[in-house]
Amino acid sequence: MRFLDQRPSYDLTYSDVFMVPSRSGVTSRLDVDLTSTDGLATPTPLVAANMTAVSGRRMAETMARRGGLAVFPQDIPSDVVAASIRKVKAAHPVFDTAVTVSLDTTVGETLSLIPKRAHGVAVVVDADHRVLGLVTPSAAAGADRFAQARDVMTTDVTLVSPDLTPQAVFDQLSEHHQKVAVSVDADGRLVGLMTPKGALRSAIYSPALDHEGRLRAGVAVGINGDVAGKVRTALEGLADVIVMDTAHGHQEKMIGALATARDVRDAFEAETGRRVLIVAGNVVTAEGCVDLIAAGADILKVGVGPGAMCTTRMQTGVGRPQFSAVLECAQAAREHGKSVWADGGVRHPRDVALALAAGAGSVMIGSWFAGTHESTGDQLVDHDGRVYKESFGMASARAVRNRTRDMSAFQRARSALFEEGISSSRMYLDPQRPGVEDLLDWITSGVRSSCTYAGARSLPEFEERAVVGVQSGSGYEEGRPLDRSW
Ligand SMILES: NC(=O)C1=CN([C@@H]2O[C@H](COP(=O)(O)OP(=O)(O)OC[C@H]3O[C@@H](n4cnc5c(N)ncnc54)[C@H](OP(=O)(O)O)[C@@H]3O)[C@@H](O)[C@H]2O)C=CC1
Ligand SMILES: Nc1nc2c(ncn2[C@@H]2O[C@H](COP(=O)(O)O)[C@@H](O)[C@H]2O)c(=O)[nH]1
Repeated sequence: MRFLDQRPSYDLTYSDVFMVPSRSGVTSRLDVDLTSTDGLATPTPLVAANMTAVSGRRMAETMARRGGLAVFPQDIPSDVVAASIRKVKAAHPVFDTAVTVSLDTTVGETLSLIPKRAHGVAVVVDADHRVLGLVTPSAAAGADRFAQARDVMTTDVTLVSPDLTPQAVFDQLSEHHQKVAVSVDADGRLVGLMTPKGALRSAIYSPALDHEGRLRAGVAVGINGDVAGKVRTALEGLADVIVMDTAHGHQEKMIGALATARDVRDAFEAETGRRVLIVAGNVVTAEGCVDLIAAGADILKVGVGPGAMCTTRMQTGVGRPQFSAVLECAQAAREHGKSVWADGGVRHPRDVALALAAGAGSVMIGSWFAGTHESTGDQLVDHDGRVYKESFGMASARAVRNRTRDMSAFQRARSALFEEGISSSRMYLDPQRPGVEDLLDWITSGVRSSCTYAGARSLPEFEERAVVGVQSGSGYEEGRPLDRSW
């Protein structure tokens, strides 16, 4: 990446910068390869943050199916994380996991489960997971909430083989004028679902798969307590990447924890032949990167204070505008053969493009993804009927209370003094883009387009060719669309 004019002497964030188009020989946006450059080589360079309100099993599955990754947060008990990863690994890499109910599940419960996934139906199965029918919200709408799934389900279901190509599924659904295909194995047992949009996406995205063809997922580990035990458990639980995570990553406790994690990882590799990369952060300086690389980090997590749930900058004055942080850290990491994740502050697809232009290997997103069907929270409705989910920061009083539950009352009270995040925030689901896959479509189409404007066919080429200028506040404002006349 180069600056259009001189590089300014002050730091910049995403809104401060823009890219100019360059002569391009790339004739289609679909010719752009978005494979991440962070060493994990995921087909989509996006990671759902290790936040309790964001990443659980549904997020992990969906992100990986579309080529990205989600990281399970450090606050979830390790047996729960292990069980969740097992389910992610058991999920089909192409067909969506269905919401399932039995014949006697009440309509009320069925309707409350359907929004947990974006495809908008529940599959009725028997005790052996054989498909009996489908319930849609429209079919259940007028029914008594205490009626049962059997009373409102349709048995007119498009059943397909798991071997059918997404395009063939799309064609069958168009032919039968149906919105969802149910995939079953030779014994009629449920495998998964596919909507026409899902079929289209399966033809565009490749899933992020491990060495055995299963969906990938990451696990975050804090720097306190039994780090070696937690890393070992995560590795044995099939984590595909370990994220060593704390607010102030450039501290000696992190350096010690990271060295421990590296030793455990290396011993695990010697035993199993499976090498798992370690991400560590958060840092925002070249010095921070160099120290963490020396302690064993393969990827640096970059960002202090840009997060939507973050109060660090207001509370402490510490942090750094994110574009400059990513630029400096990516350069330092590259000099050591490593890479960075740009973590936090992403509000628009353009921010992802700019982070990648600055050299990020992948981009981590938290709060934006909290407002989707796949995030962990329950769907709530405000006074105006708008649907939202609750989000909160991982350094908020709420998260600290949760993380310190095993400590003494005194220790808990002392920890509670150091709050650096919001405890409750509403993340509204965008009615046009309520699922994380809708956001992925929006972001990746934006990034593909950015690459072609730069004349780049891949992310390394994008980083090399991007030309970035600095803009005024009114320059940024000019680029915002209007939904009514002025
Ligand atoms: N990217 C960002 O800007 C930020 C991210 N977060 C996220 O919040 C989560 C919780 O992180 P964290 O609060 O570090 O909790 P952790 O549970 O990881 O504990 C942090 C440890 O580091 C010590 N520490 C020393 N200095 C600091 C400091 N300035 N800030 C925080 N801890 C410090 C703490 O000791 P003691 O408590 O005794 O001081 C504690 O032992 C993580 O997921 C992290 O990424 C949090 C804040 C900022
Ligand atoms: N200072 C704080 N930072 C936090 C907190 N919880 C999470 N985070 C960081 O934000 C990013 C996600 O950013 P977003 O803009 O996409 O929401 C996350 O990965 C953490 O690094 C917090 O309580 N305080």
